[in-house]
Amino acid sequence: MTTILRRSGAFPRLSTSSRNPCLRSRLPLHPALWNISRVTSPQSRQYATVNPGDPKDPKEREKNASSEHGKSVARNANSPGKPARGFEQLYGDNGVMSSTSSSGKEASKKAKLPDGPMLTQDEMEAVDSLVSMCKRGMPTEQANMIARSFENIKREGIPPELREILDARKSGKPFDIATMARLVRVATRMARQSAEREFNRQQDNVKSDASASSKTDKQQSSQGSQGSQGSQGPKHSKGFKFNDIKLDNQTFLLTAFVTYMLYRTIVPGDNSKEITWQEFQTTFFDKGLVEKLTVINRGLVKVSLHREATVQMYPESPAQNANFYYYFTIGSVEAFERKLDQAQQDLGIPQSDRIPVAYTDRTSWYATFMTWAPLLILFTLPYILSKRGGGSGMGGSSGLFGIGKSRAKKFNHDSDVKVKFKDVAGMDEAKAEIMEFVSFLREPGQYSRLGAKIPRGAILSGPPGTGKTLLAKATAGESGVPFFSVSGSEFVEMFVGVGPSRVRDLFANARKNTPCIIFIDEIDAIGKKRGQGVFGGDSEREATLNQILTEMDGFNTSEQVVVLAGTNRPDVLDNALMRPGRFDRHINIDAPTMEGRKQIFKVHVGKIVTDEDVEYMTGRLAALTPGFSGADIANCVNEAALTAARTNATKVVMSHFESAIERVIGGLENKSRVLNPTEKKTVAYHEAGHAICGWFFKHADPLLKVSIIPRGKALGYAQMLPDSENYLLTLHQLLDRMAMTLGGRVSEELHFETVTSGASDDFNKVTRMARAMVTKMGMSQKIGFIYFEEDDQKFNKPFSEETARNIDQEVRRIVDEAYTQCKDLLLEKKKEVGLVAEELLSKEVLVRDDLVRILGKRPFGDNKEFAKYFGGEGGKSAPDIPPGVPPAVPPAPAM
Ligand SMILES: Nc1ncnc2c1ncn2[C@@H]1O[C@H](COP(=O)(O)OP(=O)(O)OP(=O)(O)O)[C@@H](O)[C@H]1O
Repeated sequence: MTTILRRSGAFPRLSTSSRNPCLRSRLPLHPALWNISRVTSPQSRQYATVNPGDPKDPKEREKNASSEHGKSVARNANSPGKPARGFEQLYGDNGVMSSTSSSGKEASKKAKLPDGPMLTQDEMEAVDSLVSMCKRGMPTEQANMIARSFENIKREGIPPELREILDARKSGKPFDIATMARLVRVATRMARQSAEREFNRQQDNVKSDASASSKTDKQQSSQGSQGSQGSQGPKHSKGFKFNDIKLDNQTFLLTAFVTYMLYRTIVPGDNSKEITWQEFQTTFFDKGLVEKLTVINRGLVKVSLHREATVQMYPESPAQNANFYYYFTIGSVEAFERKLDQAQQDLGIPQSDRIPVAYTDRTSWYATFMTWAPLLILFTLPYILSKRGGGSGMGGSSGLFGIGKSRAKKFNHDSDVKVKFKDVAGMDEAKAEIMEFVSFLREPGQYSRLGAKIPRGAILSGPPGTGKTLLAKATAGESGVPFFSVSGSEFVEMFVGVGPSRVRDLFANARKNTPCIIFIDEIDAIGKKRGQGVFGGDSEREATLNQILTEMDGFNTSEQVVVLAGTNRPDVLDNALMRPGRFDRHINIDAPTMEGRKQIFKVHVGKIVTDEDVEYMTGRLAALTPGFSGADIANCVNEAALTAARTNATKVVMSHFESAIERVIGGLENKSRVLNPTEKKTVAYHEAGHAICGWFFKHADPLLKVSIIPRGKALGYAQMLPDSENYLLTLHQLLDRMAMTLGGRVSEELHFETVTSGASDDFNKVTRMARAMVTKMGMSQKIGFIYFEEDDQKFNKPFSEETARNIDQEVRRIVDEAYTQCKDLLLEKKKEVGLVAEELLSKEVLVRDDLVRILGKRPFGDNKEFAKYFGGEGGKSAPDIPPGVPPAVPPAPAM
């Protein structure tokens, strides 16, 4: 009654729903209520299985609890009752207050289990729910394995160490990082033991299967068959090894996670709960349950309760866990103190019995982390970086952050190097040359026996994309040895000394993996002639080169390390690199010949779906692609397949290839570039001029196609097909070629009032051709047979002013002659130019058959290959524009 009279000032502010239960809880203990709680106790005990007399007998506990309860009641002049409505969550799930002692309940749950590390009933249930949770969304096999593991845990208990952790946690010991680490260790051990058990179980199965099969075998042998199968025992009879279970990071994390979940399920993770001041006051403070208050960081108050009394009053409350506490937040310490004073005064608590209040400042984890983070980063980042640097190379760390490690990629001959000589088409001489390395790597004894020195290495030189890397890979593939591939530029770094260090590392690794091949691509990045830089050379690059020279010298004859290097610029390489004893062999790989291209097409066409006559098709494609490298051809074939896929074709046909070739040569069709009618007419007459020259000059290259569809940078083009098997150009061929190149401008002059800028690229070509004739080919009587080096970087020209003047005059004379030759022809064929131009304007693209129809047969024969594939006997006409695909494009002069 006293409590009602001295209710707190805040009480009227509570809502009716929360006020009523509060009022009820302040009623004096009703005997009927007390009886109810006395009845529930035996009800709960009927499930207990502890024998009478057992120290854990709930009766004993109940007695103790009753005496505690009595004490508490006497002290608080209060009674346990139903929790206040609205505050049920403070007590537990059901909110029903029971006088059953929690310790008695504990005992009843543990009662049927032996002492030691067995799980309590609660824990078992927690494990069951955890297992069913884990099994969700997990592959059946893993889920079963986890279930089996937990069955074992339930049957055999948990390790004492884990029990210790759980008990410590229950008794209020905080959960710190050390505990977590211990927990993970225990979990890992459990996982291992579980895996061992699983392994043994499987072994038993295998054995029983084997004995069953041996019985069957015996039966079979008794029937006359003397098969040897029965003698074969189980092959997995070797003992369990830790490696047999895959304790990879994933397993480890999974185990840690599951254990942590188990832990959190058994020991509820929330060890604190926020309450309001009102809840604090009515539920704990007014009932005298508060032992101490601690103000933390001037903003939060931790409520320490008289635990036994609280448990007595609210048996389902989480406060029974020793480390659990309630807390509430405060606006200011002063306001809190005032409120607390007032509340204590209201209850008439004398000064001497007032609740002690402590003050403390705690640093939060976050704040601690933020304080230490910079230091952590400072110390751990270099470590991580050094690990990463080390990992990128070939294992192990070297120097600061592993920066001095070689970046060479190692290809294993079993798994990675699948390229063989059959994949490298053409270049038979290069293959024959390099075969020697293969046989050396396969049978070194054959060489050393005869006292022959093993070749150290070979430089593969040639234009880009001609298959140098491919050949080196094929060498590794054929010899079946590891292959270290690195690019010259990967040795170059901004730090001094890194290049040589990487070279050392590369060769050291190679020596560990003998026999092997090192391939240094683009070796000119580090192998340029020394002392040629603007300021006397690049010392870091030269140091790297010196290191390569030293390492190659350092091989002894028994070390089977072959060094291959690729470059597009063999002329700039240092002589020391090229001398015998280092790169012994110089293998030049040129752009493929007609036959080479055909072979390369065959290799790549084999990988796509087509039912064309491969022999004819590859020949025609090879004729269409003079000057193409292997890489260009591979690209063309791929482009053809893409074009076929774009048009939903079921297989790749000739027209796809031809449009792909045009695309590779001239770039994409420029649909957005729309010419006005006058421009279009100019382009048509310009291209018609080229076409007429190509048709009527005896030494001009055969004409394949004329087009006025813009593509790439060109507004139109006339596609000639030079004979790729011709390695020499005669004076007549050069002059005809120049005259044909000027055909566009001359045609413009003859058919329009003015000329355009469209012929500028033609003039560039003609001038370069004429200059080369004068300064390099000895085709000018005035200059004579002198070769003048052309080097833009040289400030002084290697000839006198007078010679310079003479060269200019001679160049002009040759260009003028070509112009006159062209103008004479086009004046004569003015009508034909008009015919071709008008047809071009209407059709936009003219192929060879169209030109034959307009101009009649070409008066001069075409070269053999051209005649075979593009006209003449047995040949097909020039390619038509495939439906839906942009028409062809050319290497020829821009308009
Ligand atoms: N002879 C060939 N036979 C088959 N395919 C080839 C041939 N030559 C080149 N190729 C194709 O071209 C691609 C590029 O070749 P590779 O990388 O060997 O050229 P590279 O000469 O090393 O070029 P770079 O000088 O630019 O390094 C190869 O992957 C291959 O598909």
